[in-house]
Amino acid sequence: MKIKEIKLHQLLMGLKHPFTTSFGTQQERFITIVEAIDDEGRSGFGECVSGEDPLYSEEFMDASLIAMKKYFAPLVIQNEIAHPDEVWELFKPFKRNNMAKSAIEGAVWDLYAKQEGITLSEAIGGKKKEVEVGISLGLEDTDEGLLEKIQEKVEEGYKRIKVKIKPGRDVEMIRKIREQFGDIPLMVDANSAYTLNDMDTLKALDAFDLMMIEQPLAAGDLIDHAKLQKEISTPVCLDESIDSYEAAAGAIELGSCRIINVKVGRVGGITQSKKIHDLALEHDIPLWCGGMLEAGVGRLHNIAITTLANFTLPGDTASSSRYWHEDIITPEVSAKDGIVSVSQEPGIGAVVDFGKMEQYLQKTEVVTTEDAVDMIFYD
Ligand SMILES: O=C(O)CCC(=O)C1=CC=C[C@@H](O)[C@@H]1C(=O)O
Ligand SMILES: [Mg+2]
Repeated sequence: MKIKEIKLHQLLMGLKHPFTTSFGTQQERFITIVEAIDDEGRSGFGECVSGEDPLYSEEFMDASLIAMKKYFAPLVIQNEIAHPDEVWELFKPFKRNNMAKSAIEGAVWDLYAKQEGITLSEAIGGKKKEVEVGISLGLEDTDEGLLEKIQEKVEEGYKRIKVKIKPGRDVEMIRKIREQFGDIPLMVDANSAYTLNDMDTLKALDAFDLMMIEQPLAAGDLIDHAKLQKEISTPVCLDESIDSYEAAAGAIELGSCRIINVKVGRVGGITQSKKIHDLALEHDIPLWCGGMLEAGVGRLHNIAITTLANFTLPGDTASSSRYWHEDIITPEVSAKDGIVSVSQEPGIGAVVDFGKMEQYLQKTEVVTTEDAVDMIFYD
């Protein structure tokens, strides 16, 4: 595969509702859609999911844009690529910057699938033709406000409800949910808001038969999560701590978690996600695909990875309308009764609609062969 140029379409998309987690509230999403164009003019698309600020992880979009322009886009332009699995090897000398790497690699995967005339799911090795999805609800100002949101989403048929918790918005809030909704499939995501000093609170959550507690302790931690998992019956699910295949292997070895939330961007792309999938399968660790408030391109990549066999738990890839007044793809992602059908069109399976994208477009930067990686200070 010969990639002629890479375009970085930078979008500012207003969220339909503010999204609050333990580390803050956001009203809009700064998203970069990566377009890889081959010498026959075909386009493959990826999405950079870095945060606007380094609050979820150390990555943030301004830095990811520099990394994509300076290193990762020129590298895929300058090298003949026979299969997208080679891209990770190309990027290996450059440390971390996983979301930037994943965005470029994802565009190469989509382009490859389109060149082969197969779906991205088939290119990855996925078999499912539909996937179960849940929904992730941010913290509302009041518990009552959250209960209303849950009622709405339960009626829409989502296969599981994920709610954010933080100190002071946890045990009593979950108790109210259980009192109103009975034994619905329910999980919590703490986004690292607790420490082992909060053991009593974390143990109290065992009373509610939660599917899992996601990332209760520090991002990157494996040791304290292993200590915590020994003390509570609720399965620990790791998100921010699993930022590589090696971290997944370490977490499984240490018993830091019983479930892993795979986010393609966080782990460095589809190739690394597949490696983690196979390792987790070997060790009976079920997976689900988390979300990063993606636009349609990222949601379609998430659906493709979820078609792999060991993604056995409902993920966060809800309908496009969950976040966007108008998504940038046609057709949009649409969950019906918590089920999303996998498009059988080549690649990501939907058209990136530049007409719709226009309303959000801040700028497009183009990287071509002239943008050699000539600013590396080591030979
Ligand atoms: O994209 C979605 O629907 C899930 C959003 C979501 O829960 C998260 C997005 C980004 C970081 C976190 O706040 C949180 C997560 O940890 O999963
Ligand atoms: Mg999470």
